[in-house]
Amino acid sequence: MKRFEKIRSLRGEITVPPDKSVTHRGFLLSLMAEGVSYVSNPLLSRDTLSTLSAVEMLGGEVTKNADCFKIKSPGFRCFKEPSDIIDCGNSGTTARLITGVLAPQGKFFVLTGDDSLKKRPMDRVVDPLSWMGAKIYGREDNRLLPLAVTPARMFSADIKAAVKSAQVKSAVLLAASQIDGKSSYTETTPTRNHSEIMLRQFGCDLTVKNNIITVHGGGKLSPSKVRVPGDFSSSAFFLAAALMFENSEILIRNVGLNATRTGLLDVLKSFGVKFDVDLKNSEDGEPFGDISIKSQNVQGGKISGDIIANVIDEIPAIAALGLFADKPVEIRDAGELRVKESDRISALVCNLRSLGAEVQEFDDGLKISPLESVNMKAELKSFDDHRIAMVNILLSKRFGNLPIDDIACVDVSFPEFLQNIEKLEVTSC
Ligand SMILES: O=C(O)C1=C[C@@H](OP(=O)(O)O)[C@@H](O)[C@H](O)C1
Ligand SMILES: C=C(OP(=O)(O)O)C(=O)O
Repeated sequence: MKRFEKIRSLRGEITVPPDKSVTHRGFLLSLMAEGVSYVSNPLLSRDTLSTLSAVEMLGGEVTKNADCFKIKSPGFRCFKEPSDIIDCGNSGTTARLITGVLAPQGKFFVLTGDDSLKKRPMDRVVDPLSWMGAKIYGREDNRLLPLAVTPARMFSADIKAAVKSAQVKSAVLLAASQIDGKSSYTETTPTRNHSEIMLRQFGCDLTVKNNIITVHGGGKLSPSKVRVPGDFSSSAFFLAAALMFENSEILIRNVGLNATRTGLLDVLKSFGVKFDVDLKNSEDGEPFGDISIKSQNVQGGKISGDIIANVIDEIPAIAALGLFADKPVEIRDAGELRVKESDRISALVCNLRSLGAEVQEFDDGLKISPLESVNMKAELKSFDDHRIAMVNILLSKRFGNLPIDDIACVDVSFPEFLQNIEKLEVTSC
């Protein structure tokens, strides 16, 4: 059990860790392009290290310098067929994107993951890749890891999104970029577009018109230099903290501000919250800048529809804000939360109810009423899920000494989370 002393305020400035999604893609695109690419300021967390180790198994030569990784690769026509399984650990992004990268290779690969990942659906990538000719087999009718990706002749195709998922879109685009001919992917709801940005940066002929992404595949990718901005999803815990701890003032520096990721800022605005954004770079690649926020009232409200895909990883932090809002916070159309590292809807319902809040659970979300009085006997559970653990740490520090069963899993996306919080802590008024 882990407990934390009560903290009054969080004040000062921080730099959040580098973006997890961009780091995964930087490592994978560097493997796909023949020659030497560089990924500077990569995130080194459990998830991204799973991708990096897969890159090495597949023939990428990685030279790790302080802040810049050099990756030399024979390119996507010449991947090594590893003699062992590729372990994607806890990382859905690794498993799903790599399936797309490997399906057109004409070689044999086996992918697996940890106990959590082995329960998460993989048919969402197996199905569209199979429509493009891939031959991929897995447990439970090709739904679950381990997956065997076997030699197949793939062809270009027009795929329509069946799930609102950037991982599925990316798996299809990464495969399509290797297959001769014109493929397209049509989204019903926009999802994070890091793969589109980076594929273009590596020389892929990719265009986006409205909700249709078109790839003319089969050409060589050119090596490139990727600079990873701060992770907006990690910054969400600090944006929420500023609103949970009285008299707080936090400046978050150099965080990614790609509009397909920053829906939380729109949600906060709709809850009546004010903050400042200083956009520093929006020219090419990924935009980034600084965000500053102070303690203030949170009105609360309902979020649903298209915004959900944009804020999917921020929902644990948004749900926790429901405890401190003037009126309930209701989150709907978020059934995807049930297939993350844990079932995040039931994890949040369990913890917020244990604190004494009135919480309604729906198949596709939850509604949290403002907390009237906290149950100091509450025990918080992390369900081996990094984002649930980070919310629990904030709640334990906010109310003081509430026990949490485990917090080790924060290393999946934010290994230095505690140290970053501690830098900002003010214990007295
Ligand atoms: O593409 C990505 O990097 C990610 C996409 C999202 O998953 P889905 O595509 O399953 O929504 C997100 O939850 C995950 O943390 C990272
Ligand atoms: C869902 C997440 O990641 P992944 O799907 O890559 O495991 C996350 O980081 O919240």
